[in-house]
Amino acid sequence: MEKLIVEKSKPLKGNVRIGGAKNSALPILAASLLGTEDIILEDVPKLKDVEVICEVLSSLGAKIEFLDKGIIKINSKDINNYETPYELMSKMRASFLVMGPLLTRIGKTKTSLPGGCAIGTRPIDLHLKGFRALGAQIDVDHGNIGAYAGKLVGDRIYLDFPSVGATENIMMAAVMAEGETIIDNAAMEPEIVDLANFLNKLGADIKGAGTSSIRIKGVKELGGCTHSIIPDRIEAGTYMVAAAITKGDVVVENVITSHIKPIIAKLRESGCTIIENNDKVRVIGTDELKAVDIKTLPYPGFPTDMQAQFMSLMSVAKGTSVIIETVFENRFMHVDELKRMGADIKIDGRSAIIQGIDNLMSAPVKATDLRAGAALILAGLVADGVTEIRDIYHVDRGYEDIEGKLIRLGANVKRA
Ligand SMILES: CC(=O)N[C@H]1[C@@H](OP(=O)(O)OP(=O)(O)OC[C@H]2O[C@@H](n3ccc(=O)[nH]c3=O)[C@H](O)[C@@H]2O)O[C@H](CO)[C@@H](O)[C@@H]1O
Ligand SMILES: C=C(OP(=O)(O)O)C(=O)O
Repeated sequence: MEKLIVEKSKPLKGNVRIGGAKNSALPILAASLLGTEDIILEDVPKLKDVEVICEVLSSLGAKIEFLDKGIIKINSKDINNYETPYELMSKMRASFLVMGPLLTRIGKTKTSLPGGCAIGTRPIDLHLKGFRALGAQIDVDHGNIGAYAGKLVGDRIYLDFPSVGATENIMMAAVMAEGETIIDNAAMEPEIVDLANFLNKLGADIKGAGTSSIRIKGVKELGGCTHSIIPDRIEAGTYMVAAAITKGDVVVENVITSHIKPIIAKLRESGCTIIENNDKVRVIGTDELKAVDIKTLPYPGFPTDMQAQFMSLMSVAKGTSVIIETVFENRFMHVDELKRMGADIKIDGRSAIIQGIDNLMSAPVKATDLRAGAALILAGLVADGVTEIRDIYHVDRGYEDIEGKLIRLGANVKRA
């Protein structure tokens, strides 16, 4: 199993380009099952998760070609399968996103139930509530879940929580349902807007994506298009924190600054200087890093996917900060690992109380999930000594060439 070896590094300096968003690429690749003509996707990040969803699409009969760096051509005209095998489902939860497209395109879909993961139990009740409202019959047996529908008919669906995945899956199922579907209390993440824009380019009729009420008018068929994936706001935020924690000076390129407002705001509050310039953001660290409180929330609130990275930052800030995790019930697996590096953190229910210290120290640690791994890399950049991070494959799910990008900014990082 590969490890990442991170040595205490000098302040990071230079420019780093952000790739396409994992959380846009995955639903958009799943939605490519809906088109009957060629689809060209640009700025697709080279990630383990993208590889897995492409395997899922191929197993369903879609034709996939990797044309050039970041460019994928998909043709789903002849999809001939509706079952996603357990092996692929168990590699990645987001494989579940093919259910909505298959249900509306061929009227049936079957997969194994996605399990929980290190960050929580992650139920799918809201996805199923949406499918049922559209007229699907849901069968669960022996760990498998099937959805079947002779015909889907639009309905008004209220989500008890603005779930990103449920909004996406229901939106994809509704695009070819008869009549109008309204999703209330929908998730408003930029990745939902990207998916809706993509679907509309294929010929769908979706309005209101990015607000809490999305209206989808069913159409008979979807075609093809060319679409560029939006930049990854979480990858951007991670490099911004890398600049802040090393007291560096880094220009993060290819960002949509309106998508990273909470990250910019919290870094400013902590004393960093942030200069926004079109699609670039420059982060200049400070010698007087201040503790800030954070509460994770659905978009436009502070993203849960940046919580662990900020916890590393707060571990070396001056003062006490409180981080409240409201989106996932168990997203504090990185805390024990950060404590092994000397961090002073206490957990009280959904809150973490962090007392900043002057210096972290290196220790052998383990990436328990994707963002936990990113947080440990950040901590390793400023910890005295050499930090070994095991199970780094989690990080490869969501960061393209993380060591290359960090090395080009001056970090001492290598894979072993
Ligand atoms: C591939 C992808 O885009 N992943 C992102 C997506 O995950 P994902 O789509 O899985 O996250 P959700 O927004 O669905 O989950 C948020 C909360 O809702 C709960 N829930 C969700 C669905 C459901 O049917 N029932 C239910 O109770 C979850 O357990 C969780 O507590 O949004 C999360 C929240 O921004 C991010 O952390 C993930 O990076
Ligand atoms: C939790 C994440 O992703 P996923 O939903 O794919 O597990 C993440 O990107 O931080």
